[in-house]
Amino acid sequence: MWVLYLPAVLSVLIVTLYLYFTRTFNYWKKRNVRGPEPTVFFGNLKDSTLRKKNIGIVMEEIYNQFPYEKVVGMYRMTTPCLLVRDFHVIKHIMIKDFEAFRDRGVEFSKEGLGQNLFHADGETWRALRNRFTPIFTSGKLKNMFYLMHEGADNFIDHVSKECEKKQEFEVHSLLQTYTMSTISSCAFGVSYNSISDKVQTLEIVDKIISEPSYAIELDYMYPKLLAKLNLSIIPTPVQHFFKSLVDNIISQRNGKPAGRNDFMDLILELRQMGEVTSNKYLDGVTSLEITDEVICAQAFVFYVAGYETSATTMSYLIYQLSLNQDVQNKLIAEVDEAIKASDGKVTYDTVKEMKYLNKVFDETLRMYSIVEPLQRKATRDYQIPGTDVVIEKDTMVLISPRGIHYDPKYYDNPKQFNPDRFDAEEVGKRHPCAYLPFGLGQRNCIGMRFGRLQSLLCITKILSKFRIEPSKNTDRNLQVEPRRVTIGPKGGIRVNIVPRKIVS
Ligand code: HEM
Repeated sequence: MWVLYLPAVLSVLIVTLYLYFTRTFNYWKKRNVRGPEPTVFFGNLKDSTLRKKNIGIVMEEIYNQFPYEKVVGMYRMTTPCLLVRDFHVIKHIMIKDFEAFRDRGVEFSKEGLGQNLFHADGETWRALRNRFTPIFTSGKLKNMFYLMHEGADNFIDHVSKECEKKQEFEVHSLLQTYTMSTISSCAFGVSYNSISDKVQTLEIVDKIISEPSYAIELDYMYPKLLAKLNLSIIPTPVQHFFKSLVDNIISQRNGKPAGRNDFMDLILELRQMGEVTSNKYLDGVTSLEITDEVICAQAFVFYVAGYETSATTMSYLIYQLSLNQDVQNKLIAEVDEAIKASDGKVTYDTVKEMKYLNKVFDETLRMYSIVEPLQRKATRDYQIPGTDVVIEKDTMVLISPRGIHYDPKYYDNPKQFNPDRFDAEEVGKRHPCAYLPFGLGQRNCIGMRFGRLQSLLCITKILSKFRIEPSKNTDRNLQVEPRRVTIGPKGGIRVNIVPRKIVS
């Protein structure tokens, strides 16, 4: 008998689910904010949730769909959030009114690795940023340069040996071995002679970390749920791996700096110095005890944020050099001259002072900014200057660097690789918000100098020995990998690495 009611029950269920998963979709219409039509359940993230497109590409498409809007109302699953396009508004949110947008708003268990600088919010973030900023100064990086240099030399030896066997390389995974070992050395003090087994383990860790789990979409759909349930987005095996790595290092050093000048020494030094007493960015004084757990969480984030971003940037740079031989010739000429001028060595200053190399790096990050989108959470109701739109407390605000970097309003012929866009004069003509690969304001990338240095050093070393040429498998129409959290090449990047015939 009940079977007769089944269609009716199913219909009620479907209608109820439909109403539930569309219940918020009038939010922006009511506020007269334009935006793309959301899809039931997915909001505007259907393609990224189904792993058909990278989230960075989805955000770029939304940016492009509304060329005349300052802000675009959209939905991450069913949660309303705002994509900001206008530079004036971006500047307010990221810099001028930073106190209202201090949080990144990825909420999950703050135990263990969850206490890291990227995911921390509120007072914990303020205290962490305060304490850890001094370990990224130029002086500290200069002291660490010898570790990067050792890593780059090992890498070049490895490439030279491989070149005896083959010409074509998949450079994304190749360069990951360089950044993984450099970061392991700089963040965890793992010496290069014990690194190969660690790198293998870290490659496994990479697979776990880099593929987005659906916990992220759950967080979009039900912000704060993961935190309430004390669940983490960082998988348990990864937590255990980093905990035992860091515990070992701290005990090997008896909890004190070991004179290696790596991040672990600098953090242990900070711990010995005691509490912070001033804050560069915000009013008030915050203090934070540097426990072993806090150290572990920061070493973890420096590792994760540091290896993939730089490896991907370098792979795209090498890809563009293979396609733009004129740029490569000019760069090789600069590299040769700089090395000659510093007696055959590659020093910290050699790398910093190569103007064209720095421009090539900047242009690479314009075309392929790795961390997309940028995000901030409103910590109070906030009226957008010059409009009557109010961003309600807890609303997420997103920015698409990729949308901006490919906008012909700011960059002529944006698909063309042209390092000269970064001539000082050209940079001076552009709004500071037109270039955002490292984010913006008080919460920008803390490791940008480190990332630049380790990348430029490696590129310098490569070009001093090899040329990059397109191979028969070099893809002229590279796509972005939909399954990674960050921007990266789908299927990798294949080019030939050919030893240079150096005329002495
Ligand atoms: C080419 C290399 C890199 C790129 C493109 C990059 C990009 C970014 C971006 C876009 C953000 C978000 C900024 C914002 O929201 O305004 C960020 C944050 C961060 N990055 Fe990087 N990054 C790079 C290298 C590194 C390295 C080498 C480290 C550490 C050794 C690092 C550590 C961090 C940390 C800890 C944060 C969070 C900062 C905070 O919230 O206070 N990054 N990075």
